[in-house]
Amino acid sequence: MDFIFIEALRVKSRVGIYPRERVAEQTLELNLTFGVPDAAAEHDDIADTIDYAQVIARIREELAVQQFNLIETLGEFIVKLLFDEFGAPWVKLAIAKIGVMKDVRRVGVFIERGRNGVSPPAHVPTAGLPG
Ligand SMILES: Nc1nc2c(c(=O)[nH]1)N=C([C@H](O)[C@@H](O)CO)CN2
Repeated sequence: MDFIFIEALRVKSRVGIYPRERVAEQTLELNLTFGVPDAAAEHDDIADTIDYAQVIARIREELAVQQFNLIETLGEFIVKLLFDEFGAPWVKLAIAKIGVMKDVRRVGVFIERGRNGVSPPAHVPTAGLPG
């Protein structure tokens, strides 16, 4: 399995447990890593892989219309989108709210899921960083 990463994707969303967070959009930062078949590298064909531009477009499209109380639920929604629409076998996702709490730069959630019991290899690189 190869991995695609999308680093520091800024998206607008209405997410939060307070009424004010449901009426005004806030900016979230997403870091996303997902598995893709090795075949894309062999055949040099976008049809053999997951198009990260389409993933970004679909996330933006959905978050513009969906509402969630919890970032955990929003994260599960994105994981399901990667599984159901793009057939990703494995997804790791971090979602952060920026500056929503006093004296806290970022607060968020990490989610890692394998579709139908798929496990990642022992070592998966952190998005955008070596090692
Ligand atoms: N585990 C969580 N705790 C909290 C969340 C959340 O999504 N998951 N959200 C909030 C508020 O919406 C916060 O972001 C605004 O101050 C608080 N706790």
